[in-house]
Amino acid sequence: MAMASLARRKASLLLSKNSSDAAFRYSLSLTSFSRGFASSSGSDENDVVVVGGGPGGYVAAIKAAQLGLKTTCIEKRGALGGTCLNVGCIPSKALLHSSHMYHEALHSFANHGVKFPSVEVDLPAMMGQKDKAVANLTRGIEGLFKKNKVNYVKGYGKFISPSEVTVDGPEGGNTVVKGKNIIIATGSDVKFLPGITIDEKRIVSSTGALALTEIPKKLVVIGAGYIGLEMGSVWCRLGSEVTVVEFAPEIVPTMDGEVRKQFQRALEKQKMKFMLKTKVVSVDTSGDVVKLTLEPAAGGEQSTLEADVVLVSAGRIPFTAGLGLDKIGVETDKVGRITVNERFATNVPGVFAIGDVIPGPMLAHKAEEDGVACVEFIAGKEGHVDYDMVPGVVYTHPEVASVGKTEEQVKTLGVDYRVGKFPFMANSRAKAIDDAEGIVKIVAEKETDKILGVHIMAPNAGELIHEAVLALQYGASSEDIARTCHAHPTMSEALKEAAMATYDKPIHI
Ligand SMILES: Cc1cc2nc3c(=O)[nH]c(=O)nc-3n(C[C@H](O)[C@H](O)[C@H](O)COP(=O)(O)OP(=O)(O)OC[C@H]3O[C@@H](n4cnc5c(N)ncnc54)[C@H](O)[C@@H]3O)c2cc1C
Ligand SMILES: NC(=O)c1ccc[n+]([C@@H]2O[C@H](COP(=O)([O-])OP(=O)(O)OC[C@H]3O[C@@H](n4cnc5c(N)ncnc54)[C@H](O)[C@@H]3O)[C@@H](O)[C@H]2O)c1
Repeated sequence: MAMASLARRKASLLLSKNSSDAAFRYSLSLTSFSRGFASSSGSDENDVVVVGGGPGGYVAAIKAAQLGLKTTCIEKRGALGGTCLNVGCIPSKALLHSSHMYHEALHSFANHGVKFPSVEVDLPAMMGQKDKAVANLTRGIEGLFKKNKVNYVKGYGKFISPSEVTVDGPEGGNTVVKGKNIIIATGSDVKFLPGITIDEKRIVSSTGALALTEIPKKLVVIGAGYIGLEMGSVWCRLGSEVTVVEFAPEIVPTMDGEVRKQFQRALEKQKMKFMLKTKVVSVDTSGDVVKLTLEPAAGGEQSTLEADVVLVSAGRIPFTAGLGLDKIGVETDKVGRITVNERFATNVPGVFAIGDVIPGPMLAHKAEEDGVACVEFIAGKEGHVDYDMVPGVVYTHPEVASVGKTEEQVKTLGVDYRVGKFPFMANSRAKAIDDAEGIVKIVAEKETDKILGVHIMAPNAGELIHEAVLALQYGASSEDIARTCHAHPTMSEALKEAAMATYDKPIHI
């Protein structure tokens, strides 16, 4: 059965090489670079100009240069890597790791027979390690630019025509950068809430929350999304009393409902408090402590809450301020995202957009995929990104990672489906290391057994999910995963067992 299933899959892969399937056109067309694309060496005009040096922009610039296109990248912040490297993914993961080590030392080491007379936090050292990681990585991208001959222009870029960007340099003065193709990769910024002014000291965005100089006694987090739960976890582990105020009836509203419930329980065990279906009406910073006035989301009696620090993490919005989009007529949607077609082209010929500034998940790896596909299209090749196959990970402890559809989404689509689950309590590696909180949940189409979604809560779910991403990308069935040999003892065996539970029965529960 399984072999038949694998063989079917192989056959379908071979067949699709000759089909019009975009994914395969993408992988097969890597050698078909159009020589007709004139390189402009000898003139000051670029083939590609990228505005913004974040994961979307810097990756697009490197890929364009690798494809032989004369490329310039313009970045205003004085360092490459964008939000992700400077004030996002990397510093938050550094602090999540450091604070997890402290939490483990306090609460778990003794269970493993490792004892200390005392454990304390050295916050400046913790911040120093984070800053070192960021500095190393951002400098590394400058090195990659040099290696790949990407021209790097520091300053604020503004369109003066669809093929010209004027750059206000950091030291004053400006230069005009010309390009046959211009890619907008200007990313996103914090979504401000009416009446709440961020000072990055007591009322902070994620940027301020990554650089607090003291551990707040009381931290109130507005928004139970990715940033709220990750940064809330950091400070909760370091000793803050954390209350998360969320407008919606649940945390991370996009997550599979069943996994979300377990996730919330796990965070509550870590002493994080949640006030769901609640909105912040006002924030008063006139006294020694910040006073928040709250109200049920549906309206009703008001209550108050005190905090030393308030983190505003209610989402991010596309960033296009000062770019001059109106000057060249680039269209945006009602929330300010630049509208593009499937080739990342805007309505203005020669102008493209990628990453957080366009619709789709606001994730670094999605921005990178956009960047590569966009320049491949520009170079006359085929590019391909499937947003349904973009994994999402919340890097708390345990982590929660998912790809594809949630059970709720499948139900709404009216598809007949099966669910297979396996708890980490029954996984030998998780038990051996005494870190067994979590579950794997697979949703598969009933008739074909094709996997539609995988949701994992586990200490290393962000690593485990990629087997599931590959499975979805190649249209695998749960039986395909179940009959694939997994090393023992590994956390990955939980995915195999969940797959067995989806099409038949698991062994170890
Ligand atoms: C706290 C936090 C944690 C995060 N953690 C993760 C994570 O773990 N995993 C994940 O996948 N995603 C994470 N994200 C999201 C991730 O950072 C973004 O999805 C990603 O950075 C988007 O990449 P981008 O290239 O589109 O934009 P950005 O990274 O925002 O880069 C855009 C760049 O363009 C520059 N720019 C803007 N306008 C101009 C202009 N006119 N001229 C010149 N330069 C300009 C900006 O200075 C910026 O450097 C996190 C975000 C935050 C805030
Ligand atoms: N691990 C990661 O990949 C990671 C980490 C951090 C950030 N990010 C990205 O950054 C983006 C921004 O993160 P985020 O956490 O700010 O946004 P988010 O969209 O993940 O969550 C925002 C939350 O705030 C709630 N909310 C909105 N308005 C509110 C209000 N007035 N009062 C109370 N709650 C309110 C929403 O219901 C939602 O749950 C995300 O889209 C995410 O993709 C990713």
